[in-house]
Amino acid sequence: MLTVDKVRKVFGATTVLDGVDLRIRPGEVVSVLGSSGSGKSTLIRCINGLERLDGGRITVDEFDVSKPRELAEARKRSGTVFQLFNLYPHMTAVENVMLAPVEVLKRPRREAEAQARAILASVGLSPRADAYPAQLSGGQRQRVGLARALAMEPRYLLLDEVTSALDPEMTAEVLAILGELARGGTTMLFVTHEIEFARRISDRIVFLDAGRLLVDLPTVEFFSPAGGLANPRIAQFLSKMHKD
Ligand SMILES: Nc1ncnc2c1ncn2[C@@H]1O[C@H](COP(=O)(O)OP(=O)(O)OP(=O)(O)O)[C@@H](O)[C@H]1O
Repeated sequence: MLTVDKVRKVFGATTVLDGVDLRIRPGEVVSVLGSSGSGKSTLIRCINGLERLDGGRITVDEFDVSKPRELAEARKRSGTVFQLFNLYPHMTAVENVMLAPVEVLKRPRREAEAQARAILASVGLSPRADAYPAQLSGGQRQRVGLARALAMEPRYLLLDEVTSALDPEMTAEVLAILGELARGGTTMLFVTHEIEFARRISDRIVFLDAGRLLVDLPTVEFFSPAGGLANPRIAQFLSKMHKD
């Protein structure tokens, strides 16, 4: 289980996360919705140990991300894909994907390469496995980013607005793969502005508003008039997103 307990994060005078509680059980797909600036990316960065907590606790399985000795193990279990791909430009797609398994998991290179090629094939990139990032489209780069996270065989996949930098066609490519992963039982925490997609794939939706987690509801309830929509902040958010 991935557990976020009363987490607080402050930047200067602004409280960006204010007592956030969240549980993600193996096999669940949970989407995080909320307006721009509500703290969604900060939550992912806290889970990944990229931000120091100002209060509360985050554990990935039993590993506490605030304890330097446990962070590496927590990170191995929670693969993160960011909006920008952050691929190494001097390495090919397959080299990018096999890097962490070789360096962190100490896998033999040959084995890591075979696994990396298989994962790239599973995201439809076999023909581009030996291309450099500059030779790939945005959607292909993001699929390499996803393959790189999957190569570590994470128990939890954290996805931070992975399609925000992509045009609609490339977004569809990446969402199709995420949909397959969700159906295949991959555990995901999905920060997104793709509301209709979140609705299709998520078991639960949580809504962040100015750093507070307003609701954590099964997807059907979140979108029902008596459930999430009864909350004016959520109703306002959804009607704005549908207009945009
Ligand atoms: N390193 C930082 N230093 C200072 N303020 C920050 C920092 N990172 C984030 N913030 C602030 O924290 C708030 C939450 O930011 P965050 O990126 O988590 O929001 P978000 O919900 O992911 O937004 P978006 O949907 O636009 O990506 C914002 O007001 C942002 O300006």
